[in-house]
Amino acid sequence: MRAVEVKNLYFKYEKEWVLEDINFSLEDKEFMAIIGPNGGGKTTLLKILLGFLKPSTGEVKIYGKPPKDNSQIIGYVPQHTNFSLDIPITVFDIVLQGRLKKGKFFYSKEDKEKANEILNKLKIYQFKDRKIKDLSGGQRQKVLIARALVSEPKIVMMDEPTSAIDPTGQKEILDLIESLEITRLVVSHDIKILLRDVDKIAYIHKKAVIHEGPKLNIPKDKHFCEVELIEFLKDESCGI
Ligand SMILES: Nc1ncnc2c1ncn2[C@@H]1O[C@H](COP(=O)(O)OP(=O)(O)OP(=O)(O)O)[C@@H](O)[C@H]1O
Repeated sequence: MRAVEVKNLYFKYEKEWVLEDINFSLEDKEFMAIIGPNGGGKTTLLKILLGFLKPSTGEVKIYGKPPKDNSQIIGYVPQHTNFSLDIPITVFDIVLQGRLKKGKFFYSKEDKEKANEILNKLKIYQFKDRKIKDLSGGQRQKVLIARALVSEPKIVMMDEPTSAIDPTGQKEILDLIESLEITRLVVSHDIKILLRDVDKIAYIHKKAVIHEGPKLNIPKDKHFCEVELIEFLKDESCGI
């Protein structure tokens, strides 16, 4: 069974199409980078894959089911933190939120063990009792990733996980994403993601151009050369 299957997807909020005829699929444990210009529809696509928005037409399946019916196997790292930094909430509390399910009002011993495990794995255990506001941008981002992973999802979707982080922090986050042995879809403006071990790249600008290969090299397709974000590829690869 495919991890992700998108067929003839169209979407509009109002009159204009935001996404047009998007088609792609991902196998289990594949890593897809989603890039493209501002307003191109990346976040919208992610919201559809998460089941937050319904396609206008077309089909989206996550491990064989509509996203809404499979939300328990999807982890999500939002673009912006959805909690106020003024709330004195600790790192451990935020990570535990990832274990909440419908109709569940308390955390079990297993939930707490899993939270400790993931904090260790992401090397942020030492911040467990710290308030989220007292962390750096990169550390905070790792906490959001930990919250997404603590439920042991089969697939994780991330919206700009390296934005507003310094280069060292960005490298750490990308190393971490690369090392995860689950299906990954990562929206990014960070060109360095293209130099990572991605299986597929989707360039989204209303329509999608998909690049794939057993071991992907920097794409030479003209669509990628047009992306202002990857200007340097013009010299490196596109020969412009
Ligand atoms: N709730 C909404 N209602 C109406 N239009 C919307 C809504 N959300 C987004 N849009 C529009 O849909 C288009 C795609 O937006 P989207 O946020 O998906 O792009 P994006 O590629 O993620 O952009 P960015 O790189 O700037 O984050 C834009 O033109 C945006 O203005």
